[in-house]
Amino acid sequence: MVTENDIVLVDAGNTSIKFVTLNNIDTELHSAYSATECFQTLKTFPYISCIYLSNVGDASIEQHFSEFCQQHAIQLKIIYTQKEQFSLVNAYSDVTKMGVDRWLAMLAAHKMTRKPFAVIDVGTAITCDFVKDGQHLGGWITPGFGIMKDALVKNTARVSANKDIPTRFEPGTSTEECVAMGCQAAVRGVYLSAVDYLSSNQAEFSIIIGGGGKNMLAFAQFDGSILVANLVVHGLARYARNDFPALVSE
Ligand SMILES: Nc1ncnc2c1ncn2[C@@H]1O[C@H](COP(=O)(O)OP(=O)(O)O)[C@@H](O)[C@H]1O
Ligand SMILES: CC(C)(COP(=O)(O)O)[C@@H](O)C(=O)NCCC(=O)O
Ligand SMILES: [K+]
Repeated sequence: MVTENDIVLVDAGNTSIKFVTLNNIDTELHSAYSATECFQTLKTFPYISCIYLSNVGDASIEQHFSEFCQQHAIQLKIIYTQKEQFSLVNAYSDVTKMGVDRWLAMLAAHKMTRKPFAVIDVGTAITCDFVKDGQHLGGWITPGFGIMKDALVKNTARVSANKDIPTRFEPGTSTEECVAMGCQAAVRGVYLSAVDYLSSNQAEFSIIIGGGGKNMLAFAQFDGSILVANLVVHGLARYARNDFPALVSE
């Protein structure tokens, strides 16, 4: 019999691989910087019957997982972006081009609200997708905080940056602070633009925010937005629960 702790959900992004067993999806995720590092941790799990993998990183990750699962007699389900699933319809005409993390974040958010919504995933890149009545309307892809800073430094002679993640938001008084605060302003701009777009079309809507950098949008909680840990993994959980309905009813 398959139980929730035998199922592992894996979200491979451009910065890190996040993974967790289905019974622990609301706890802190494990994180690894390579498939090999991820496998070292997975080998310490008592028993794995099935791995659900979503990958927007290098295609070799899928190959590594396929080999690992073959060696350890684990069933591997790689999830790809679909045109339609769980009453959600994708707006892309070529869905193979859409990062599966966006699709999974939408599926997770779609389960959380009946209102029109924007789902914002703050990772290496920041994505924002809009959904109304189960129809994806389209979205935005924006450089993430780190990429923005790198691009500034690379394309200018006198701008330098540091690695600090800002814990406040105000005008900076040194080059490094101006860069950090300015890039933070741009990240906030994605949220504010989503509010602007949604509010011009409907009175009621939800904004759901996830990803490793979601705390940069923590201020949005005061406006009623919802910060969710592990959005992509929650999307994967929908596939797992659909395949194994006896585990938990959906
Ligand atoms: N505490 C933090 N505050 C703000 N941004 C962060 C924080 N930690 C990570 N980030 C940002 O989130 C990104 C990593 O998030 P993650 O969701 O793991 O990305 P990915 O899914 O692309 O691998 C980093 O590139 C960094 O820009
Ligand atoms: C936009 C992304 C890079 C975001 O990835 P992440 O920041 O989570 O690593 C990823 O969803 C992707 O590679 N998308 C492909 C292009 C598209 O979605 O249209
Ligand atoms: K992202």
